[in-house]
Amino acid sequence: MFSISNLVSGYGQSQILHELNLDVAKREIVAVMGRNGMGKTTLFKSLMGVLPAWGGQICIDGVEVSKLDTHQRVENGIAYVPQGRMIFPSMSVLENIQTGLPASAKGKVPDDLYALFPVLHEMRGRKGGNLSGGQQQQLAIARALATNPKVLLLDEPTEGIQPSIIKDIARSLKEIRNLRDLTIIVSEQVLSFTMEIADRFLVIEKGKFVVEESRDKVDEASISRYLSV
Ligand SMILES: Nc1ncnc2c1ncn2[C@@H]1O[C@H](COP(=O)(O)OP(=O)(O)OP(=O)(O)O)[C@@H](O)[C@H]1O
Repeated sequence: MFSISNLVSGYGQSQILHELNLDVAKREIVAVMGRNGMGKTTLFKSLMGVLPAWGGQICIDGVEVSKLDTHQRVENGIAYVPQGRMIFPSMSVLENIQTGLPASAKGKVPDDLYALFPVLHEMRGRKGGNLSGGQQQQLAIARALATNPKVLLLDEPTEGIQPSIIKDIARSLKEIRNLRDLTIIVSEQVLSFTMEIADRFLVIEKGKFVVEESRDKVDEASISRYLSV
């Protein structure tokens, strides 16, 4: 469904991603785990076209998107929840979600989005900056889902969020996958969170995938060793 082949990218002269390959099935949730600085954000920025790839291919449902601009990639079905959430603090919750809607929606937020995150409906008139960290994360996910993606990329969604809310986010993501047949790639350092949701685990080290294990064979101890400093 979503495939990356020989993806190479970096900044200036420094190569960060080294020929990454990954195939993700429809409805599959894949966790990309790794310590700070290993290349998770660089991978997502390259997939979105925020950072140009130096080489390789990215395909969504058989359509090659690696030469397209970011907005064209979004039209082809990929959406991104960046690290730090990046919601617009002085815009209302409703306006934040509307920034993700296609023009054809005429500003109307689909009911299923509010059904997934009822708190966003209650708070739709509030400024995004006044929400808690967990609510902002839900808002960032809702804004990404407003584009009606096939593939959702989430960069460290649990960062700075309370453990009780992390469980809610895990539950919502599984529900969204089931409701929308969504493919999800999530980067994380928190193994307890990805153990709740992921079907497959990859570890990234210095821009290369060094471990790949499916849910039924996952060795938590060995993945933890890669995550500890
Ligand atoms: N704008 C930039 N210019 C130059 N080098 C960068 C830039 N952004 C990141 N890097 C370098 O690229 C490497 C990978 O960084 P990246 O942000 O992808 O890591 P990460 O795994 O997402 O970690 P984190 O959790 O800290 O975001 C690091 O060595 C980092 O220093």
